[in-house]
Amino acid sequence: MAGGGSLVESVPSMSLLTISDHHYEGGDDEQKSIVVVASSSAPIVSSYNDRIRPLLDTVDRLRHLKIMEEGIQLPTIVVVGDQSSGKSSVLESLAGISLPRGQGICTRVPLIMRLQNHPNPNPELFLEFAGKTVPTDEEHISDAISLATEEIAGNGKGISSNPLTLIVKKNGVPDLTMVDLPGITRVPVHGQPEDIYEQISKIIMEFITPEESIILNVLSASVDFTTCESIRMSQKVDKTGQRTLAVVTKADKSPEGLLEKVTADDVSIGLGYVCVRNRIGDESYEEARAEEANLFDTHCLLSKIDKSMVGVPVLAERLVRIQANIIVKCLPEIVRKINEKLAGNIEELNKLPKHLTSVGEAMASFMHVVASAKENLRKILIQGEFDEYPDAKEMHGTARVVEMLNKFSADLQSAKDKNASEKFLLDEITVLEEGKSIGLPNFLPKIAFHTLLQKKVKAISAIPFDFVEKIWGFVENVLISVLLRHSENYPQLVSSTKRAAQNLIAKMKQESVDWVNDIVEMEKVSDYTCDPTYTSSWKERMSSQDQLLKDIDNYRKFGNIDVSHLRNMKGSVPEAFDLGTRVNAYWDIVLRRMVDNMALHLLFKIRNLVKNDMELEIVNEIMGPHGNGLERMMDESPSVAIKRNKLKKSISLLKESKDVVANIIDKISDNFDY
Ligand SMILES: Nc1nc2c(ncn2[C@@H]2O[C@H](COP(=O)(O)OP(=O)(O)OP(=O)(O)O)[C@@H](O)[C@H]2O)c(=O)[nH]1
Repeated sequence: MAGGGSLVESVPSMSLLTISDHHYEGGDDEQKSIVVVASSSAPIVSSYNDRIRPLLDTVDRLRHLKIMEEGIQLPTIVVVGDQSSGKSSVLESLAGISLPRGQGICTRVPLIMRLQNHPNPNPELFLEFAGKTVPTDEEHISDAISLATEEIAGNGKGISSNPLTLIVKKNGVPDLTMVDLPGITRVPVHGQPEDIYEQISKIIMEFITPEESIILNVLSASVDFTTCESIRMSQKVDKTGQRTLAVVTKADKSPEGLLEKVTADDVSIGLGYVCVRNRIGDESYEEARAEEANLFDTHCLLSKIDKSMVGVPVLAERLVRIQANIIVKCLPEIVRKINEKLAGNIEELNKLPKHLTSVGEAMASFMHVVASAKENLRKILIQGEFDEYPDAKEMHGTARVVEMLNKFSADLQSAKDKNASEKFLLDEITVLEEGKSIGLPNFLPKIAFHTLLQKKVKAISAIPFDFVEKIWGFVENVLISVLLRHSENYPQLVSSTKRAAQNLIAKMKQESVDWVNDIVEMEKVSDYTCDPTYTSSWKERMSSQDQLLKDIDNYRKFGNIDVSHLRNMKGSVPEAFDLGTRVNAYWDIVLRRMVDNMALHLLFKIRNLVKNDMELEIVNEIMGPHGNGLERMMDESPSVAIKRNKLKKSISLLKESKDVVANIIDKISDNFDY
């Protein structure tokens, strides 16, 4: 290992954490937050461990559980920078360990680095990746990271978004978790893939886009900051720079104009700049820190930069403080999101169909499907309740049936016999002429009445057939829609239930057509009513007969009817008027009877369909030669199985996460007066 020093000696001045109502730098002004107050002698650990460590541990454990895969973002310090800007060197300086460094791309996978202060003088280092934990030590860490990177991203120069976690438990390191990302380069070098820029940008954007991320932008002092790719990228997601902190490396190499660059802040860095000088060559860490301190104290240009903006210890202090603030700020929301997601997933899982393992279970589920569809149809088609389909008007069964029935009645009333004469009483006079026979006067020939009645019935006879066609079409749509909804979890049932519904409706329609046929024929061949309105209506109409005769004599209209053509046939008028009046009085009754009977017929049929026929038809279909049988219900559809497994996994992860954060909110409020 190159250098065994740590920050413990160099950071006593950064360490005591106290909590106050301080405003979060660059963050929410109203935010109550944690402030690291510089103390001349306090050790890094004492207060910090008590207060922040549990929070950071919580976040780290959530990260380890991969809660981010559930779409819940964690507060994260993300290290970005152009290739070879010195990202790994900065992390090395913070951790006091040696990471792969050099020209060209070294960091090829996201490296989650967890630094944990640790009382034991012997450091403990682990790498976690691909589900395994590999212990290592300071001497071999660089090689171990290279090997792990090769395992994750391959031997070449390719990159991967699968992270590698490095845990460094070491006395004196600041408690920090950071993610180091591959450096950005526009031009592929040393066998890098052609689309390296796109690949790296995608990973970087994924990490820096969430509002919960703090962007640690590593800039080399030797470049013009405005040309840095990493600045361009961070500005895309953090325009004002309120969550961006800049670390300027290689201050020793390019001291000229550095003070001006960090003071001018041309690239809007909201959280400020810290200039550092990292370890060079084989220097030890003690040497590197001493060289750095000396550089910023004595260099003619660099010494002019404010001391709050220089050196790795200052950087460590700033990061610890920012990390504490962002965690305190984000945790309550994380807890809320975990609870919300967990409740949502449990609800979704409960809604999934049970995985059926026996014919008995399949039978029970089948019966449940039929029973619930039946209940649903009863509400829609019989009771007129539509609470389950408040906005789907086409499912408000009774209302639509009544609407169609009213239309049916109106159509009957307005139907006209195309063959009937336009002229008043002419048809009546004609049939009376043809129905003449030798007999007593004043007897209306029955044949005349029947001829007129039959003509009228014939004129409307297509309407009831159209109506039953329409009404059963509507019931079919409702039926299929309800059945599909209730069997949606059992795709094996869908085709059988649909077929059963179609067969059943076809049967119902045929029965209705036969019935309509009968009633139309009945009306044609016989005339009867016990309804007294027939007589009263006939009498009332007949009372205007004298007026009709007077109007004919006086060349006047009868009401607004032209009767001039009747002058030459006046002798036939009384009998024709009587006949017409009887036919019209009776016709009102016929139409009313047709609508009433149709309504009763349909209600009866629909009721039977919902109560008995549907169930029987579906059972016959499932068990019949073309049915799939109940056994098929036990084959769970692959999509349901995948969904179930995914939900189960997610629920267990969220439950574990919930346990992890269970007490932390109390701690936040107890300790931080949040
Ligand atoms: N003189 C000097 N050299 C530095 C400093 N910081 C980094 N370097 C050197 O710059 C080179 C690149 O540094 P790295 O830390 O590997 O850069 P990186 O950004 O992690 O590189 P990639 O991950 O490959 O993009 C190395 O040779 C470092 O030794 C510094 O402050 N001063």
